[in-house]
Amino acid sequence: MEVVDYQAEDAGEKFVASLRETGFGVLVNHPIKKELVESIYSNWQRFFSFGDKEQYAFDPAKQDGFFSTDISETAKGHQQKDIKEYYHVYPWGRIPEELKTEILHYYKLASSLAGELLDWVEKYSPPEVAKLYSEPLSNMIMDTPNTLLRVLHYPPLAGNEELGAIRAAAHEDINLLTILPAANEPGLQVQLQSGEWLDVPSDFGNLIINIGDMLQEASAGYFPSTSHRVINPEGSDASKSRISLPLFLHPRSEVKLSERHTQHSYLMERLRELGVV
Ligand SMILES: O=C(O)CCC(=O)C(=O)O
Ligand SMILES: [Fe+2]
Repeated sequence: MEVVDYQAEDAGEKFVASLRETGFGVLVNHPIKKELVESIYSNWQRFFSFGDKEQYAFDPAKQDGFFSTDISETAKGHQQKDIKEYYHVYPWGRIPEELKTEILHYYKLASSLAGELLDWVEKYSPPEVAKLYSEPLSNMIMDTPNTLLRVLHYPPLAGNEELGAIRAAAHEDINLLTILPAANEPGLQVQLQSGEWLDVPSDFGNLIINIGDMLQEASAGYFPSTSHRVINPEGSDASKSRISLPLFLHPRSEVKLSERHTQHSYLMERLRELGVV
């Protein structure tokens, strides 16, 4: 997968071509500083290791807060739970006081970059696809309360994990677009059309963007929401934690994705399939 220089003349065109081909695009030289990401990883690592996580146990109705390894997701079509714990950050939700300023700064920064990337997607959509969008794509996420920042912690492997369980089983994202700074450890893979799994270029500092089901729906399948997963580390790497920070961009609830679906109706259908609601 080719890495795209955000500052290059033809960045938009190259980036969107990559999204069309693989569902993924990888940017370097982008506006999100790696020092900021590094600081977030180390501050949240402290929270996951020593924080009073149960005090922030997730609210089932609102879905903000901490999700432990015991209640972690099981990907669609899989039996074993993923080996991960995570925290759902929403600007309107509960956030540990000492982590709040930094993480909300990141949320804003990444959301605004997402608007620009959606403008690229729109600009390089063929006219027959662009005319399907019910409003400009970057408009769909403006002032949305639905965008979710997930701070993920994959704990070191203890050796007693359920047979077949991995850090994140193969899945597609439900949302419009996902923005994911490279994690502090490898493991992220994307599935090609041939079925083969490919490592996503994950040098620290890279920014990984992938298409979610809602953009696939809005583009009538032109942009593919591709399967990806996080595999388990082996050997001495098994004792290392992994932290990652996907921002799941969601349109406002009433936004029309297609003739069949608004953001809200689409999300409900998908959550029902997952057995979450
Ligand atoms: O941890 C990662 O690198 C990817 C996580 C992911 O795909 C997800 O949470 O949807
Ligand atoms: Fe994902």
